[in-house]
Amino acid sequence: MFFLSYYETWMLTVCPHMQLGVDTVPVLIGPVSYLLLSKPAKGVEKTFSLLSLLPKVIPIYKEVISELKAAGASWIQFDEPTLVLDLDSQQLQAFTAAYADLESTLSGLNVLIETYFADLTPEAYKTLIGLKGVTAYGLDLVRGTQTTDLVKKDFPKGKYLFAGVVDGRNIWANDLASSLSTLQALEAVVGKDKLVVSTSCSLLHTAVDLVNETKLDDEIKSWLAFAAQKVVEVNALAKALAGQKDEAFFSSNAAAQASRKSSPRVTNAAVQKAADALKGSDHRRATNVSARLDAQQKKLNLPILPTTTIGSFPQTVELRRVRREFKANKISEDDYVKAIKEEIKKVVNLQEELDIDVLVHGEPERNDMVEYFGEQLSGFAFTVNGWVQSYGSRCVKPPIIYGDVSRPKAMTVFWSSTAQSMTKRPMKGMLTGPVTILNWSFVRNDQPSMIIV
Ligand SMILES: CN1c2c(nc(N)[nH]c2=O)NC[C@@H]1CNc1ccc(C(=O)N[C@@H](CCC(=O)N[C@@H](CCC(=O)N[C@@H](CCC(=O)O)C(=O)O)C(=O)O)C(=O)O)cc1
Ligand SMILES: N[C@@H](CCS)C(=O)O
Repeated sequence: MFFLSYYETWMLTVCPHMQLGVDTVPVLIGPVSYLLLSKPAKGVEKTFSLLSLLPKVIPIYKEVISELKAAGASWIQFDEPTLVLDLDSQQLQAFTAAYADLESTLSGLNVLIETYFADLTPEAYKTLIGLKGVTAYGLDLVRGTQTTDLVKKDFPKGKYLFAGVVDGRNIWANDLASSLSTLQALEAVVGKDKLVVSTSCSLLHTAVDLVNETKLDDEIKSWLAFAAQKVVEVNALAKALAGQKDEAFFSSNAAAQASRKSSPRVTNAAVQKAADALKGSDHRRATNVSARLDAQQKKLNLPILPTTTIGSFPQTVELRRVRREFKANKISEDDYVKAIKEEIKKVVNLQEELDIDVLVHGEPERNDMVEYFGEQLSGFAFTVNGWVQSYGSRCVKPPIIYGDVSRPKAMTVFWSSTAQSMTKRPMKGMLTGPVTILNWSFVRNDQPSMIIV
Protein backbone atom coordinates (compact mmCIF):
# COMPACT_ATOMS: atom_id res chain seq x y z
CA MET A 1 0.00 0.00 0.00
CA PHE A 2 1.31 3.50 -0.76
CA PHE A 3 -0.09 6.87 0.24
CA LEU A 4 0.52 10.48 -0.58
CA SER A 5 0.77 12.42 2.63
CA TYR A 6 0.97 16.05 3.73
CA TYR A 7 2.98 17.23 6.69
CA GLU A 8 0.29 19.52 7.93
CA THR A 9 -3.36 19.75 7.17
CA TRP A 10 -4.62 23.00 5.86
CA MET A 11 -8.19 22.57 4.78
CA LEU A 12 -7.67 24.81 1.77
CA THR A 13 -4.83 22.67 0.49
CA VAL A 14 -6.10 19.25 1.36
CA CYS A 15 -9.75 19.51 0.42
CA PRO A 16 -9.23 20.30 -3.28
CA HIS A 17 -7.01 17.20 -3.55
CA MET A 18 -9.70 15.07 -1.97
CA GLN A 19 -12.26 16.50 -4.32
CA LEU A 20 -9.96 15.57 -7.20
CA GLY A 21 -10.08 12.00 -5.96
CA VAL A 22 -6.40 11.89 -4.92
CA ASP A 23 -6.00 9.50 -1.99
CA THR A 24 -4.69 12.15 0.42
CA VAL A 25 -3.95 11.58 4.08
CA PRO A 26 -4.46 14.75 6.11
CA VAL A 27 -1.87 15.03 8.89
CA LEU A 28 -2.44 16.76 12.21
CA ILE A 29 -0.20 17.07 15.21
CA GLY A 30 -1.96 14.85 17.77
CA PRO A 31 -3.66 16.55 20.72
CA VAL A 32 -1.30 15.26 23.41
CA SER A 33 1.90 16.12 21.53
CA TYR A 34 0.38 19.49 20.68
CA LEU A 35 0.03 20.26 24.37
CA LEU A 36 3.24 18.62 25.57
CA LEU A 37 5.27 20.53 22.98
CA SER A 38 3.64 23.88 23.83
CA LYS A 39 4.93 26.45 26.29
CA PRO A 40 2.76 28.20 28.86
CA ALA A 41 2.33 31.95 28.31
CA LYS A 42 4.57 34.35 30.25
CA GLY A 43 3.53 34.81 33.84
CA VAL A 44 1.62 31.50 34.08
CA GLU A 45 2.20 29.60 37.35
CA LYS A 46 5.06 27.08 37.11
CA THR A 47 2.78 24.36 38.46
CA PHE A 48 0.32 24.80 35.58
CA SER A 49 -0.21 21.53 33.71
CA LEU A 50 -0.51 21.91 29.94
CA LEU A 51 -2.38 18.63 29.83
CA SER A 52 -5.16 20.21 31.92
CA LEU A 53 -6.11 21.97 28.64
CA LEU A 54 -6.95 18.65 26.96
CA PRO A 55 -10.74 19.01 27.52
CA LYS A 56 -10.56 22.41 25.76
CA VAL A 57 -8.50 21.15 22.83
CA ILE A 58 -10.42 17.95 22.08
CA PRO A 59 -13.63 19.71 20.90
CA ILE A 60 -11.54 21.62 18.33
CA TYR A 61 -10.03 18.35 17.09
CA LYS A 62 -13.56 16.93 16.83
CA GLU A 63 -14.57 19.87 14.65
CA VAL A 64 -11.57 19.51 12.32
CA ILE A 65 -12.01 15.73 12.05
CA SER A 66 -15.69 16.17 11.16
CA GLU A 67 -14.78 18.68 8.46
CA LEU A 68 -12.15 16.37 7.00
CA LYS A 69 -14.61 13.48 7.05
CA ALA A 70 -17.20 15.62 5.27
CA ALA A 71 -14.57 16.55 2.69
CA GLY A 72 -14.07 12.86 1.91
CA ALA A 73 -11.03 11.84 3.95
CA SER A 74 -10.77 8.09 4.39
CA TRP A 75 -7.54 8.14 6.37
CA ILE A 76 -6.29 10.66 8.91
CA GLN A 77 -2.85 10.78 10.53
CA PHE A 78 -2.06 12.14 13.98
CA ASP A 79 1.62 12.79 14.71
CA GLU A 80 2.35 11.94 18.34
CA PRO A 81 6.15 12.10 18.44
CA THR A 82 6.14 12.84 22.19
CA LEU A 83 5.23 9.20 22.77
CA VAL A 84 8.95 8.39 22.38
CA LEU A 85 9.90 10.63 25.31
CA ASP A 86 10.26 9.34 28.87
CA LEU A 87 6.65 9.91 29.94
CA ASP A 88 5.13 9.35 33.36
CA SER A 89 1.93 7.36 33.82
CA GLN A 90 -0.19 10.53 33.98
CA GLN A 91 1.13 11.67 30.59
CA LEU A 92 0.56 8.23 29.07
CA GLN A 93 -2.95 8.27 30.54
CA ALA A 94 -3.59 11.54 28.64
CA PHE A 95 -3.12 9.67 25.32
CA THR A 96 -5.59 7.01 26.43
CA ALA A 97 -8.14 9.62 27.54
CA ALA A 98 -7.75 11.82 24.44
CA TYR A 99 -8.33 9.05 21.92
CA ALA A 100 -11.16 7.52 23.97
CA ASP A 101 -12.84 10.93 23.77
CA LEU A 102 -12.22 11.17 20.00
CA GLU A 103 -13.34 7.60 19.28
CA SER A 104 -16.90 8.29 18.17
CA THR A 105 -15.85 11.24 15.96
CA LEU A 106 -13.15 9.09 14.37
CA SER A 107 -15.55 6.27 13.64
CA GLY A 108 -15.67 5.47 9.91
CA LEU A 109 -12.11 6.75 9.36
CA ASN A 110 -8.86 4.85 9.23
CA VAL A 111 -6.73 6.49 11.91
CA LEU A 112 -2.93 6.39 11.92
CA ILE A 113 -0.90 7.44 14.95
CA GLU A 114 2.66 8.25 13.87
CA THR A 115 5.61 8.28 16.29
CA TYR A 116 9.24 8.91 15.41
CA PHE A 117 12.83 9.88 16.32
CA ALA A 118 13.46 7.16 18.93
CA ASP A 119 12.36 3.89 20.48
CA LEU A 120 9.08 3.65 22.35
CA THR A 121 9.37 2.36 25.90
CA PRO A 122 7.39 -0.86 26.45
CA GLU A 123 4.86 1.20 28.52
CA ALA A 124 4.41 3.75 25.71
CA TYR A 125 4.05 0.96 23.15
CA LYS A 126 1.39 -0.69 25.31
CA THR A 127 -0.46 2.64 25.57
CA LEU A 128 -0.18 3.17 21.80
CA ILE A 129 -1.59 -0.19 20.79
CA GLY A 130 -4.38 0.20 23.35
CA LEU A 131 -5.66 3.56 21.99
CA LYS A 132 -9.34 3.62 21.06
CA GLY A 133 -10.47 4.53 17.55
CA VAL A 134 -7.03 3.85 16.05
CA THR A 135 -6.47 1.49 13.13
CA ALA A 136 -2.77 1.97 12.32
CA TYR A 137 0.53 2.65 14.07
CA GLY A 138 3.50 4.35 12.42
CA LEU A 139 6.87 3.51 13.97
CA ASP A 140 10.39 4.83 13.34
CA LEU A 141 12.37 1.64 12.79
CA VAL A 142 15.60 3.54 11.99
CA ARG A 143 16.16 5.55 15.16
CA GLY A 144 13.96 3.15 17.09
CA THR A 145 16.29 0.18 17.12
CA GLN A 146 14.38 -1.93 19.69
CA THR A 147 10.87 -1.16 18.47
CA THR A 148 10.74 -4.06 16.00
CA ASP A 149 11.07 -6.46 18.97
CA LEU A 150 8.04 -4.86 20.67
CA VAL A 151 5.98 -5.40 17.51
CA LYS A 152 7.14 -9.00 17.24
CA LYS A 153 6.11 -9.68 20.84
CA ASP A 154 2.65 -8.15 20.63
CA PHE A 155 0.72 -6.54 17.79
CA PRO A 156 -3.08 -6.17 17.78
CA LYS A 157 -4.89 -8.32 15.26
CA GLY A 158 -6.36 -6.59 12.23
CA LYS A 159 -4.47 -3.29 12.69
CA TYR A 160 -2.02 -1.76 10.24
CA LEU A 161 1.68 -1.23 10.88
CA PHE A 162 3.34 1.66 9.02
CA ALA A 163 6.93 0.49 9.13
CA GLY A 164 9.36 3.43 8.93
CA VAL A 165 12.34 1.64 7.43
CA VAL A 166 13.58 4.44 5.13
CA ASP A 167 15.54 7.04 7.10
CA GLY A 168 13.82 10.45 6.84
CA ARG A 169 16.61 12.25 8.72
CA ASN A 170 19.62 11.39 6.66
CA ILE A 171 20.79 11.28 3.07
CA TRP A 172 22.06 7.70 2.75
CA ALA A 173 20.56 5.25 0.29
CA ASN A 174 18.57 2.56 2.07
CA ASP A 175 20.00 -0.93 2.39
CA LEU A 176 17.06 -2.39 0.48
CA ALA A 177 17.94 -6.05 1.03
CA SER A 178 18.12 -5.55 4.78
CA SER A 179 14.90 -3.49 4.87
CA LEU A 180 13.08 -6.09 2.81
CA SER A 181 14.03 -8.82 5.23
CA THR A 182 12.87 -6.67 8.20
CA LEU A 183 9.59 -6.03 6.38
CA GLN A 184 9.08 -9.71 5.58
CA ALA A 185 9.59 -10.61 9.23
CA LEU A 186 7.09 -7.93 10.26
CA GLU A 187 4.59 -9.04 7.65
CA ALA A 188 4.61 -12.49 9.23
CA VAL A 189 3.58 -10.84 12.52
CA VAL A 190 1.04 -8.22 11.42
CA GLY A 191 -0.40 -10.12 8.49
CA LYS A 192 -0.46 -9.62 4.73
CA ASP A 193 -2.10 -6.38 3.56
CA LYS A 194 -1.65 -4.89 7.01
CA LEU A 195 1.94 -3.74 6.49
CA VAL A 196 2.59 -0.33 4.93
CA VAL A 197 6.12 0.68 3.91
CA SER A 198 7.01 4.15 5.10
CA THR A 199 9.77 6.64 5.81
CA SER A 200 10.87 6.82 9.44
CA CYS A 201 9.61 10.41 9.79
CA SER A 202 8.76 13.45 7.69
CA LEU A 203 11.09 14.07 4.73
CA LEU A 204 11.37 17.67 5.89
CA HIS A 205 14.71 16.79 7.50
CA THR A 206 16.49 15.62 4.38
CA ALA A 207 17.58 17.36 1.17
CA VAL A 208 15.09 17.43 -1.69
CA ASP A 209 16.45 15.78 -4.83
CA LEU A 210 19.79 14.26 -5.76
CA VAL A 211 19.08 15.12 -9.38
CA ASN A 212 19.96 18.73 -8.54
CA GLU A 213 23.49 17.78 -7.42
CA THR A 214 25.82 18.58 -10.27
CA LYS A 215 29.10 18.58 -8.36
CA LEU A 216 29.01 15.30 -6.45
CA ASP A 217 30.91 12.49 -8.15
CA ASP A 218 29.06 9.37 -9.30
CA GLU A 219 30.48 7.10 -6.60
CA ILE A 220 29.32 9.28 -3.69
CA LYS A 221 26.03 9.96 -5.46
CA SER A 222 25.37 6.21 -5.70
CA TRP A 223 25.53 6.03 -1.88
CA LEU A 224 22.91 8.75 -1.39
CA ALA A 225 19.14 9.16 -1.46
CA PHE A 226 17.47 12.54 -0.93
CA ALA A 227 13.70 12.93 -0.42
CA ALA A 228 12.76 12.20 -4.04
CA GLN A 229 14.91 9.04 -4.06
CA LYS A 230 13.54 7.93 -0.68
CA VAL A 231 10.01 7.93 -2.06
CA VAL A 232 11.23 5.67 -4.88
CA GLU A 233 12.85 3.37 -2.29
CA VAL A 234 9.59 3.16 -0.30
CA ASN A 235 7.74 2.25 -3.47
CA ALA A 236 10.34 -0.33 -4.54
CA LEU A 237 10.15 -2.01 -1.11
CA ALA A 238 6.34 -2.07 -1.17
CA LYS A 239 6.37 -3.60 -4.67
CA ALA A 240 8.97 -6.19 -3.64
CA LEU A 241 6.81 -7.18 -0.66
CA ALA A 242 3.89 -7.59 -3.03
CA GLY A 243 5.96 -9.95 -5.19
CA GLN A 244 6.95 -7.43 -7.87
CA LYS A 245 10.59 -6.94 -6.98
CA ASP A 246 12.53 -4.70 -9.38
CA GLU A 247 15.63 -6.91 -9.52
CA ALA A 248 17.73 -4.36 -11.40
CA PHE A 249 16.98 -1.63 -8.84
CA PHE A 250 17.76 -3.97 -5.93
CA SER A 251 21.05 -5.14 -7.51
CA SER A 252 22.31 -1.64 -8.21
CA ASN A 253 21.39 -0.72 -4.62
CA ALA A 254 23.33 -3.77 -3.33
CA ALA A 255 26.33 -2.80 -5.47
CA ALA A 256 26.26 0.75 -4.06
CA GLN A 257 26.04 -0.58 -0.49
CA ALA A 258 29.04 -2.84 -1.17
CA SER A 259 31.04 -0.03 -2.77
CA ARG A 260 30.39 2.21 0.24
CA LYS A 261 31.56 -0.52 2.62
CA SER A 262 34.79 -1.19 0.75
CA SER A 263 35.67 2.21 -0.72
CA PRO A 264 39.16 3.42 0.24
CA ARG A 265 37.66 6.93 0.35
CA VAL A 266 35.73 5.98 3.47
CA THR A 267 38.65 4.60 5.47
CA ASN A 268 41.76 6.54 6.40
CA ALA A 269 44.26 4.22 8.08
CA ALA A 270 46.16 7.09 9.73
CA VAL A 271 42.97 8.46 11.33
CA GLN A 272 41.94 5.02 12.57
CA LYS A 273 45.40 4.37 14.00
CA ALA A 274 45.39 7.72 15.79
CA ALA A 275 41.85 7.15 17.13
CA ASP A 276 42.76 3.64 18.34
CA ALA A 277 45.80 5.03 20.13
CA LEU A 278 43.74 7.50 22.21
CA LYS A 279 43.96 6.84 25.94
CA GLY A 280 41.63 7.98 28.72
CA SER A 281 44.16 10.64 29.73
CA ASP A 282 44.04 12.15 26.22
CA HIS A 283 40.50 13.28 27.01
CA ARG A 284 41.67 15.26 30.03
CA ARG A 285 43.74 18.43 30.15
CA ALA A 286 47.19 18.18 31.69
CA THR A 287 46.57 21.22 33.94
CA ASN A 288 43.68 22.26 36.15
CA VAL A 289 41.53 25.40 35.70
CA SER A 290 43.36 27.55 38.22
CA ALA A 291 46.76 26.76 36.67
CA ARG A 292 45.39 27.71 33.27
CA LEU A 293 43.81 30.89 34.63
CA ASP A 294 47.15 31.90 36.15
CA ALA A 295 48.98 31.27 32.89
CA GLN A 296 46.32 33.18 30.94
CA GLN A 297 46.46 36.11 33.31
CA LYS A 298 50.25 36.26 33.13
CA LYS A 299 50.14 36.36 29.36
CA LEU A 300 47.08 38.52 28.70
CA ASN A 301 46.72 40.64 31.83
CA LEU A 302 42.97 41.01 31.33
CA PRO A 303 40.69 43.16 33.55
CA ILE A 304 38.28 41.45 35.97
CA LEU A 305 35.41 41.50 33.45
CA PRO A 306 37.06 41.33 30.04
CA THR A 307 34.97 42.16 26.96
CA THR A 308 34.82 40.23 23.71
CA THR A 309 32.32 39.24 21.00
CA ILE A 310 31.28 35.83 19.70
CA GLY A 311 33.12 35.98 16.39
CA SER A 312 31.35 36.99 13.20
CA PHE A 313 30.71 40.56 12.17
CA PRO A 314 27.94 41.37 9.68
CA GLN A 315 28.26 39.75 6.28
CA THR A 316 27.77 42.63 3.91
CA VAL A 317 26.53 42.38 0.32
CA GLU A 318 30.02 43.40 -0.77
CA LEU A 319 31.67 40.57 1.22
CA ARG A 320 29.28 37.98 -0.21
CA ARG A 321 30.05 39.29 -3.70
CA VAL A 322 33.80 38.93 -3.13
CA ARG A 323 33.42 35.36 -1.85
CA ARG A 324 31.08 34.43 -4.69
CA GLU A 325 33.38 35.88 -7.34
CA PHE A 326 36.42 34.14 -5.85
CA LYS A 327 34.59 30.79 -5.82
CA ALA A 328 33.57 31.34 -9.45
CA ASN A 329 37.22 32.21 -10.39
CA LYS A 330 36.14 35.68 -11.42
CA ILE A 331 38.71 37.35 -9.17
CA SER A 332 42.24 36.20 -8.35
CA GLU A 333 43.28 34.75 -4.98
CA ASP A 334 45.44 37.87 -4.39
CA ASP A 335 42.46 40.19 -4.90
CA TYR A 336 40.30 38.00 -2.69
CA VAL A 337 42.84 37.90 0.15
CA LYS A 338 43.32 41.67 -0.16
CA ALA A 339 39.57 42.31 0.13
CA ILE A 340 39.20 40.01 3.15
CA LYS A 341 42.25 41.55 4.83
CA GLU A 342 40.74 45.01 4.37
CA GLU A 343 37.56 43.83 6.08
CA ILE A 344 39.53 42.30 8.97
CA LYS A 345 41.44 45.57 9.39
CA LYS A 346 38.14 47.51 9.59
CA VAL A 347 36.80 45.09 12.21
CA VAL A 348 40.03 45.26 14.25
CA ASN A 349 40.05 49.08 14.17
CA LEU A 350 36.42 49.21 15.22
CA GLN A 351 37.02 46.92 18.20
CA GLU A 352 40.06 48.96 19.26
CA GLU A 353 38.01 52.16 19.06
CA LEU A 354 35.35 50.45 21.19
CA ASP A 355 38.08 49.38 23.64
CA ILE A 356 37.24 45.66 23.46
CA ASP A 357 39.75 43.52 25.41
CA VAL A 358 39.88 40.31 23.36
CA LEU A 359 39.37 40.86 19.64
CA VAL A 360 37.91 38.71 16.88
CA HIS A 361 38.70 38.91 13.16
CA GLY A 362 35.01 38.93 12.17
CA GLU A 363 35.04 35.73 10.07
CA PRO A 364 34.53 37.50 6.72
CA GLU A 365 36.15 34.60 4.84
CA ARG A 366 33.46 32.08 5.70
CA ASN A 367 29.96 31.21 4.54
CA ASP A 368 28.18 28.94 7.05
CA MET A 369 30.00 28.12 10.32
CA VAL A 370 29.68 24.37 9.70
CA GLU A 371 30.00 24.26 5.90
CA TYR A 372 33.18 26.36 5.94
CA PHE A 373 35.06 24.20 8.45
CA GLY A 374 33.82 21.03 6.76
CA GLU A 375 35.28 22.39 3.53
CA GLN A 376 38.72 22.49 5.19
CA LEU A 377 38.52 18.83 6.28
CA SER A 378 38.68 15.56 4.36
CA GLY A 379 35.95 12.92 4.64
CA PHE A 380 33.29 15.55 3.89
CA ALA A 381 31.23 16.05 0.72
CA PHE A 382 29.18 19.13 -0.14
CA THR A 383 25.96 19.63 -2.00
CA VAL A 384 25.11 22.57 -4.20
CA ASN A 385 21.40 22.45 -3.53
CA GLY A 386 20.99 20.26 -0.44
CA TRP A 387 19.14 22.88 1.60
CA VAL A 388 17.17 21.81 4.66
CA GLN A 389 15.08 23.90 6.99
CA SER A 390 16.89 25.10 10.10
CA TYR A 391 14.10 27.11 11.68
CA GLY A 392 11.16 29.13 10.35
CA SER A 393 12.03 29.98 6.75
CA ARG A 394 15.81 29.84 7.35
CA CYS A 395 17.80 27.09 5.68
CA VAL A 396 21.27 25.53 5.83
CA LYS A 397 23.19 23.13 3.58
CA PRO A 398 24.57 20.49 5.96
CA PRO A 399 27.82 18.91 4.79
CA ILE A 400 27.88 15.12 4.35
CA ILE A 401 30.40 13.24 6.50
CA TYR A 402 31.08 10.07 4.49
CA GLY A 403 34.53 8.97 5.67
CA ASP A 404 37.17 9.16 8.39
CA VAL A 405 37.76 12.85 9.02
CA SER A 406 41.21 14.38 8.86
CA ARG A 407 42.69 17.87 8.56
CA PRO A 408 45.00 17.96 5.57
CA LYS A 409 46.31 21.45 6.34
CA ALA A 410 45.97 24.33 8.79
CA MET A 411 42.42 25.73 8.66
CA THR A 412 42.47 29.07 10.39
CA VAL A 413 46.09 29.93 11.12
CA PHE A 414 46.47 32.25 8.14
CA TRP A 415 43.44 34.40 8.97
CA SER A 416 44.08 34.38 12.74
CA SER A 417 47.75 35.29 12.41
CA THR A 418 46.96 37.95 9.81
CA ALA A 419 44.42 39.44 12.21
CA GLN A 420 46.82 39.20 15.18
CA SER A 421 49.48 41.04 13.19
CA MET A 422 47.13 44.04 12.99
CA THR A 423 46.79 44.59 16.75
CA LYS A 424 48.68 44.38 20.03
CA ARG A 425 45.51 43.20 21.80
CA PRO A 426 44.86 39.44 22.07
CA MET A 427 43.04 38.02 19.04
CA LYS A 428 40.82 34.95 19.50
CA GLY A 429 41.25 32.01 17.16
CA MET A 430 37.94 30.80 15.74
CA LEU A 431 36.78 27.22 15.21
CA THR A 432 33.36 25.58 15.07
CA GLY A 433 33.51 22.80 17.66
CA PRO A 434 33.50 19.13 16.65
CA VAL A 435 30.19 18.25 18.32
CA THR A 436 28.41 21.15 16.60
CA ILE A 437 29.90 20.13 13.26
CA LEU A 438 28.68 16.60 13.85
CA ASN A 439 25.18 17.60 14.94
CA TRP A 440 24.69 20.02 12.07
CA SER A 441 25.99 17.72 9.34
CA PHE A 442 24.56 14.64 7.68
CA VAL A 443 26.63 12.01 9.47
CA ARG A 444 27.71 8.59 8.28
CA ASN A 445 25.42 5.84 9.52
CA ASP A 446 28.02 3.09 9.41
CA GLN A 447 29.66 4.14 12.70
CA PRO A 448 28.36 5.27 16.10
CA SER A 449 28.59 9.06 16.45
CA MET A 450 31.00 8.76 19.42
CA ILE A 451 33.54 7.15 17.10
CA ILE A 452 33.06 9.87 14.49
CA VAL A 453 33.74 12.52 17.18
C1 LIG B 1 23.47 29.18 14.20
N1 LIG B 1 22.70 28.24 13.45
C2 LIG B 1 23.25 27.43 12.48
C3 LIG B 1 22.77 26.11 12.33
N2 LIG B 1 23.28 25.29 11.43
C4 LIG B 1 24.27 25.71 10.64
N3 LIG B 1 24.77 24.88 9.74
N4 LIG B 1 24.77 26.98 10.72
C5 LIG B 1 24.27 27.86 11.61
O1 LIG B 1 24.72 29.02 11.64
N5 LIG B 1 21.75 25.68 13.09
C6 LIG B 1 21.20 26.49 14.16
C7 LIG B 1 21.35 27.95 13.87
C8 LIG B 1 20.40 28.32 12.79
N6 LIG B 1 20.63 29.66 12.37
C9 LIG B 1 20.52 30.10 11.11
C10 LIG B 1 20.56 31.47 10.92
C11 LIG B 1 20.41 32.00 9.65
C12 LIG B 1 20.25 31.15 8.60
C13 LIG B 1 20.11 31.75 7.26
O2 LIG B 1 19.98 32.95 7.17
N7 LIG B 1 20.13 30.99 6.17
C14 LIG B 1 20.01 31.55 4.87
C15 LIG B 1 21.04 30.95 3.97
C16 LIG B 1 22.31 31.57 4.35
C17 LIG B 1 23.47 31.08 3.53
O3 LIG B 1 23.99 30.00 3.69
N8 LIG B 1 23.91 31.89 2.67
C18 LIG B 1 25.07 31.62 1.89
C19 LIG B 1 24.79 32.09 0.55
C20 LIG B 1 23.94 31.13 -0.21
C21 LIG B 1 23.86 31.63 -1.61
O4 LIG B 1 22.86 32.18 -2.00
N9 LIG B 1 24.98 31.55 -2.29
C22 LIG B 1 25.26 32.34 -3.38
C23 LIG B 1 26.71 32.55 -3.24
C24 LIG B 1 26.89 33.69 -2.27
C25 LIG B 1 28.15 33.60 -1.46
O5 LIG B 1 28.26 34.44 -0.60
O6 LIG B 1 29.00 32.72 -1.64
C26 LIG B 1 25.04 31.69 -4.70
O7 LIG B 1 24.87 30.48 -4.74
O8 LIG B 1 25.02 32.42 -5.69
C27 LIG B 1 26.25 32.43 2.44
O9 LIG B 1 26.06 33.28 3.28
O10 LIG B 1 27.37 32.14 2.00
C28 LIG B 1 18.61 31.33 4.32
O11 LIG B 1 18.35 31.98 3.28
O12 LIG B 1 17.83 30.57 4.88
C29 LIG B 1 20.22 29.80 8.75
C30 LIG B 1 20.36 29.25 10.04
N1 LIG C 1 31.92 32.17 15.84
C1 LIG C 1 30.57 31.96 15.40
C2 LIG C 1 29.74 31.49 16.55
C3 LIG C 1 28.31 31.37 16.21
S1 LIG C 1 27.36 30.80 17.56
C4 LIG C 1 29.98 33.26 14.88
O1 LIG C 1 30.22 34.28 15.48
O2 LIG C 1 29.26 33.24 13.87
